Amino acid sequence: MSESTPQQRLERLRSSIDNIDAALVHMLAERFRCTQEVGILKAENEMPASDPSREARQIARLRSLAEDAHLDPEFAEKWFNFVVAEVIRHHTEAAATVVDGEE
Ligand SMILES: C=C(O[C@@H]1C=C(C(=O)O)C=C[C@H]1O)C(=O)O
Repeated sequence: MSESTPQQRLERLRSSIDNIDAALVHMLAERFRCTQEVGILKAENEMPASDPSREARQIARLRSLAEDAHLDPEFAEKWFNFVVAEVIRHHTEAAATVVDGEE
């Protein structure tokens, strides 16, 4: 008796993929909740939206983690830069909102 049909295997794998995608969405939502708070803290204290030296350290760490996990480090860095670009956009908006509120 075969263990499962190709269709059953595909469905089982897709079910895991759906769970992983859901976890990623929840983790990203948590990350953005934190970064929104950082954005307000920075705006209220006139700190710059971006911190390139922190980003460089994060990229080095993530690339090393990716290598250990057999994930393409280039992909890990691209993913990080994509997310950070959105964070900086939020921080810039937060800074503009705080400045508007002061006027
Ligand atoms: C969240 C911060 O602001 C920016 C966003 C970062 C991030 O999303 O990890 C890292 C550095 C900053 O450019 C921070 O300074 O910690």
